[in-house]
Amino acid sequence: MGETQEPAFRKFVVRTPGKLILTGEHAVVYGKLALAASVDLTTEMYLTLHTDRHGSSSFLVCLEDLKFECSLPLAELQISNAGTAPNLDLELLDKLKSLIASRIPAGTNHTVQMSLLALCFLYCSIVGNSDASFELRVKSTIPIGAGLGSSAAFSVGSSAVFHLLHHHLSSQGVFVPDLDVINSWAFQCEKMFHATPSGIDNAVCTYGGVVKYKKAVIGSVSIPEARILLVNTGVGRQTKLLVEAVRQKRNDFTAIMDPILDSIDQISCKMAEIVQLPPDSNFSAIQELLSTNHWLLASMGVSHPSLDEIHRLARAHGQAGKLTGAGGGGLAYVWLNPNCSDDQVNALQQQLTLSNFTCWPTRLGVKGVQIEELRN
Ligand SMILES: Nc1ncnc2c1ncn2[C@@H]1O[C@H](COP(=O)(O)OP(=O)(O)O)[C@@H](O)[C@H]1O
Ligand SMILES: C[C@@](O)(CCOP(=O)(O)O)CC(=O)O
Repeated sequence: MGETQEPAFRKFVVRTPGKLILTGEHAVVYGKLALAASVDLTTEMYLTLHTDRHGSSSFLVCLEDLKFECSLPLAELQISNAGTAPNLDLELLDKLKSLIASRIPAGTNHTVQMSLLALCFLYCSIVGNSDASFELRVKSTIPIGAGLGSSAAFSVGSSAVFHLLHHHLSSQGVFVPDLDVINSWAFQCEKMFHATPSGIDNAVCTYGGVVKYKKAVIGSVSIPEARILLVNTGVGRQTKLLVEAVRQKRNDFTAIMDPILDSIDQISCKMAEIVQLPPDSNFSAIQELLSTNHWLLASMGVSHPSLDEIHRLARAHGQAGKLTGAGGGGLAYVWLNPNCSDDQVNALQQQLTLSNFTCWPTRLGVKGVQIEELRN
């Protein structure tokens, strides 16, 4: 009897959804309530773990959306921080920055550098020393840097990938993900991207659903029926800079800014109540709450003419809408009147397209991060 040959590698895919903040962005950074949902856009991370440990170990990274590929020799990544409680070790980041700079072509863009830094940081923190070789291929339908949580999906997915890898390097058993641990490490990674994140993005990407968030997930909300259009302005912006600008404005004008943040908190409280009512009875209130939230964000300095135009078009067509995420460009969303006809939706979509915006429907409250082993 011949022995059954063990495959030389194992393949896994980790799928992480994007997120949509319905109300409360920016205010949530100051401990106010926000309402957010996972959306049916996904970052997929394909992990191939070579089980035959011959030759030198390596880590091949392919970032398809950024059209970037490189190999990081693991021997040089033996900077282990594994076993520590989740934290953002600035000394480790400095060492990794130099290592990455020495391995990639000069002039590689900042986005790629940040993605590699996030991966190396999580590898050293979660896996540490290893003699394994593996490949990681990343591709996503979440627009990058637009307010739908691409960095959070990247952080949560990477955290899950390295916990999975760590498990399979030391054990034969089935991997049972600890979502709280995956989320805590993803939050450290989000700090690297955004400096002072509230944690809402990584929590929604990890756990999925529609959640109330106030310093942590404090409950979930069931929305009987919501028809949502996502609208991309195509205007680039950086979350970190927008969050810093709001912080500066709050420091300079605390007595003016704090009531605005409190009002946004109240909008989220009211929104969390009324979205659960039958769709026919709550739409005019949703319209008012979203518009008020939009203009309060504009008064904080984080809107953009294109976001105001989307809000105007939504209202002119009898719909509700507001900017979402950090603002300054990126995305807005439209909450469609449950009674409007397909013709009315098409008319709005045509108008948005004519104005050079990209729009498409989305589904709220999908599952959070999922891990699957691929056979064959
Ligand atoms: N699919 C991806 N592939 C590689 N890196 C990604 C991907 N998605 C997100 N990132 C990383 O996340 C960063 C985006 O963060 P950010 O500006 O906060 O945008 P968002 O609002 O979409 O979260 C990018 O600079 C990149 O480093
Ligand atoms: C502005 C903020 O509330 C949300 C940022 O979302 P995004 O990075 O634009 O997807 C910041 C945060 O909550 O950490």
